[in-house]
Amino acid sequence: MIKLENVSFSYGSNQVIKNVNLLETEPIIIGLWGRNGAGKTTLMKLLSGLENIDAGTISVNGMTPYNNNEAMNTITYMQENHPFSDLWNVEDALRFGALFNKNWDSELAEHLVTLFELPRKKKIKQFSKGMQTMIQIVIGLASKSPITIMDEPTNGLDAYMRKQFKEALLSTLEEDPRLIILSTHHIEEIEALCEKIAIINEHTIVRYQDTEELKMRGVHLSGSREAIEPLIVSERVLEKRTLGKLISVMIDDVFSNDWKLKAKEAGINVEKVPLQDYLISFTTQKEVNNV
Ligand SMILES: Nc1ncnc2c1ncn2[C@@H]1O[C@H](COP(=O)(O)OP(=O)(O)OP(=O)(O)O)[C@@H](O)[C@H]1O
Repeated sequence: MIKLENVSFSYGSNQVIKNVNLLETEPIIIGLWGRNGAGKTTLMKLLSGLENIDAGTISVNGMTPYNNNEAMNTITYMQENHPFSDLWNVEDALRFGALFNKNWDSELAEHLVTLFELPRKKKIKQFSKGMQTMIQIVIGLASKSPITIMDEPTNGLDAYMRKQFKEALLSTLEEDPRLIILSTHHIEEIEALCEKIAIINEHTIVRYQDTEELKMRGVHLSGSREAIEPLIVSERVLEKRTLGKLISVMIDDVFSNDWKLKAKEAGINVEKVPLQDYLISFTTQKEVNNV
């Protein structure tokens, strides 16, 4: 469904996408995680044909997306702060949604507007942040595009609306499987939905992995320096803090029973690092290797 090979892209002389490779052939939900400025939005623009690549190849449903109406018909990209007309209310947005999306599902659109309790006549530009996100979700899901890309789809949503979004997304995908890409800074908000996660760091995809596998990574050890040092000689240390004779380290490994056993034997504490903390350390780590 999507295939990127050695894709690069620059704004002027600033290369913001570097040698990106990504292949997904199944209609799944992908989380795209990266820190500020990593290149998420640019990558989504390349996938949806809003910008053209400088090098490499990009294929979306077998087509090059840029300047390609046929390809554009199979992709919906709902960007953060989507530029709806200042004059539009929900009903206008739905009318245009129906006009521009050949798979448009008006029943689903109506259902989602009700679910999110959106006022139909109020101008979208007067919506709160969360409500703006909700109308973007409505258009994104009701488009029923084979490939739907949503930028920060939980932005501004309260816990109840996040739950509504998750249920609506899973239920429509169960009916009509399609590839969904959700970008985020906060992995915990979408990790339960995503089958795979792509990590973009310093303008390239550095990991593309099953969420369940990724969630197992990140081991935190704390205790005496003497006991910990020998255990981590050949490990990739992502973070280290020292306090006198005590140290705490995060290492880039799978949180396994083996680690629990080693920690017990050495009399130190071992914990699984939350995924968001692991991703931050993984993408900020600078040669901390080995104490
Ligand atoms: N229109 C533009 N012109 C020039 N540079 C741009 C433009 N848009 C983005 N950039 C630059 O490209 C890089 C990647 O930006 P991008 O918006 O893709 O990152 P992002 O991961 O979406 O960031 P954030 O999470 O902060 O939204 C940044 O260095 C940014 O300054």
